[in-house]
Amino acid sequence: MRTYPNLTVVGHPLIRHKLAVLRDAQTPTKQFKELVDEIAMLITYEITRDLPLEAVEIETPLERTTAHTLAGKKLTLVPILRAGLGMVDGVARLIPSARVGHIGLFRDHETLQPVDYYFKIPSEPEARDFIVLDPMLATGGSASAAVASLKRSGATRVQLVCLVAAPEGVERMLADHPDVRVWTAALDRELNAQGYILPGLGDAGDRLFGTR
Ligand SMILES: O=P(O)(O)OC[C@H]1O[C@H](OP(=O)(O)OP(=O)(O)O)[C@H](O)[C@@H]1O
Ligand SMILES: O=c1cc[nH]c(=O)[nH]1
Ligand SMILES: [Mg+2]
Repeated sequence: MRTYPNLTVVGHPLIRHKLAVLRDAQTPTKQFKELVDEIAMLITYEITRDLPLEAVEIETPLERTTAHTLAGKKLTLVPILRAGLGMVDGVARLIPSARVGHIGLFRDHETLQPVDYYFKIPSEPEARDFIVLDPMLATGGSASAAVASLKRSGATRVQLVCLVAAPEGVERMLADHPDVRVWTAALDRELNAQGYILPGLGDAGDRLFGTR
């Protein structure tokens, strides 16, 4: 499989198992949603491996001791509507202190260009570590536009977490935002003429929300 300097594929057996079921066209909506949530949580465990910690004094029922809690900037999750919404609750469950922003984009079915319809993030973006969430990185147009919007607002530290990435999308992110690490559960083969990832899993938003 090709490698890219900006890409990390998280291939934990539990993630690969759940992704296999997620891809299956027979998997119904309820299970599809559960699996998107679970895979997002498992990838989050991996990408937060190096989070900074700070010492704190606490009293256990037996004695006073020094422990460590998450330090540094507030992590801020930014799901790209609609499909990113399937990932945000799972990630937030692991990082309860995280703030949540929202970016609304849909891909024009003819041009495959992203159409921006919503943008709301917490204050002081320059002081935050952003994690953009979207299950699919296809042409990369949506993710690239979302990161560009965050940067225009002052963000300087952004990562992208997706479930399935196409080489085209990884290359687009490398060209447009080489500073952004892309985390994915799988790097697939290519895009079809409609811009869908092959083998992929279909339209993530439609399978999550039963709109098709
Ligand atoms: O990398 P790209 O070529 O931009 O394609 C990826 C985007 O397409 C899908 O969203 P869609 O436009 O279907 O909106 P939805 O999530 O609301 O279904 C998917 O959720 C990504 O956001
Ligand atoms: O395969 C794809 C590509 C773009 N958007 C999706 O939801 N699925
Ligand atoms: Mg969609």
